Amino acid sequence: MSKFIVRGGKRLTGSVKVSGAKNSVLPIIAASLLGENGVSTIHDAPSLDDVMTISKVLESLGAVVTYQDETIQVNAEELTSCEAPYEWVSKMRASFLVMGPLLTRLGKTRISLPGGCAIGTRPIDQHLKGFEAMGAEINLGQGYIEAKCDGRLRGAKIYLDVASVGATENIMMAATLAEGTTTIENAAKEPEIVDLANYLNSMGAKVRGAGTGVIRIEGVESLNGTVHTVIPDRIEAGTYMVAAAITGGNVYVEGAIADHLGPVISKMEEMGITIIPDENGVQVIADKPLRAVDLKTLPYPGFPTDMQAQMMALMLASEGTSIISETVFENRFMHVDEFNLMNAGIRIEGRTSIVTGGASLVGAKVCSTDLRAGAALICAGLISEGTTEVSGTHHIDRGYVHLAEKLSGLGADIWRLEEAEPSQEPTPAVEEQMAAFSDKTEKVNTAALNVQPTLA
Ligand SMILES: CC(=O)N[C@H]1[C@@H](OP(=O)(O)OP(=O)(O)OC[C@H]2O[C@@H](n3ccc(=O)[nH]c3=O)[C@H](O)[C@@H]2O)O[C@H](CO)[C@@H](O)[C@@H]1O
Ligand SMILES: C=C(OP(=O)(O)O)C(=O)O
Repeated sequence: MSKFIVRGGKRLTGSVKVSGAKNSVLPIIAASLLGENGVSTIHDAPSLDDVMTISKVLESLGAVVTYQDETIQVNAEELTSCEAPYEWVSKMRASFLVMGPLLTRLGKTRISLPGGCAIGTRPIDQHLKGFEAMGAEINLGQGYIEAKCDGRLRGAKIYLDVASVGATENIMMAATLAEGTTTIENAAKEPEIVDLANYLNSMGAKVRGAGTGVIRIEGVESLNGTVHTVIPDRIEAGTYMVAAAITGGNVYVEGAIADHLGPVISKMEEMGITIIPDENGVQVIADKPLRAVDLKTLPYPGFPTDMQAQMMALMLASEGTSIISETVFENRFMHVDEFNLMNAGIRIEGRTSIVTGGASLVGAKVCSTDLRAGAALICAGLISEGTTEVSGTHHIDRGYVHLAEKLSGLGADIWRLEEAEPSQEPTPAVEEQMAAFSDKTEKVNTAALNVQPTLA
């Protein structure tokens, strides 16, 4: 079992580099299944467990996937299966994004139902509604969804009842090889949708309007491999911005794209934090007491649900009472109980959390209940008295490349413990691991510290 150990009290300074976006690279790797001719090369693919999982899905379908130095290559010329098995889909919901590409390219697919997860039930009705509108016949049974179509899918007008990121992506990919034009109305507008559309277009697709609420896709006969660089991860960037601000720090977040972080920057400015964007990143300066704010999570360009837990940590360090309304996922306050173990005193009322700032946080043994909860607990640990142990590292490994090394590069007292029975006080073995981490901090993004996925 592994844990992150954080000792609070260090002010963060310096510069940290953001990796490629998890939520871009996953659909982009899935879209590579559409490339009938040639190899796709994807740069800035972050070394995350989720990237390994989607690569395994592609391999199980007959694609050849290689990963080296943050570049993924996918050869999907010869696919040997149309079935995405439970083993991989159950590990990561985004595996379901292979459905659109497989259905449109092979005319049939069988995919394990993704199920819910800690943050909510997460249905897939909008994905299926889109495929059905395009002429697919869908059958459910024994935990699998089977979809097939006679010949090619047909272009259709599809109105999404919710602006779902995954449904927009899945339908957009399916429409690239459909006969005629598909229009997605009430489409999701996230930057990752635009990145996927750019990738598809460089493969030869005709996608227009990505980033707006109406996306039009004119189907083409076939798509080719291409070369693409994934956009920087706005949620990882936002997490380091919070980590810097919570410690009263001064940090440059290299790679952060201010345009993608509009609502996060606005809320942080409202709290009294200075954010100076430039063309390569953003400087975060927290040199004043933080003020309470209220926020509501919404689809892009609203405030991202994936930053809600981290902002809750920041609110704990502010003066006054903040209120968070979570409108995207119905169960995304699992981290509140964990924060309260650290003396946070947060109350939940339905889909609202009431966060009273100014409490003295104390280190505790807490569990990362989902990916962002883990990052948020680490942020809280940075200002807690004593030592915080964050277990459930497998969640954090889904979305953060070398989190401990990046934070310790900014001066945080954090390390990853791979022992079965860690103790609160560093033992000689722990001191050795800490020393090893400091050595490797210089080489962030290159060291393989037990978290690097190994792709076959
Ligand atoms: C891999 C990836 O990109 N994950 C992101 C993606 O997840 P994901 O694509 O799963 O999230 P969606 O945008 O689909 O979900 C948003 C809301 O729509 C609902 N819904 C969704 C689909 C559907 O068919 N029916 C339905 O009711 C969901 O239950 C949820 O309440 O967007 C979320 C919302 O920004 C982020 O938190 C995730 O990090
Ligand atoms: C909820 C998240 O991801 P996923 O949709 O992959 O579970 C996230 O990135 O915070």
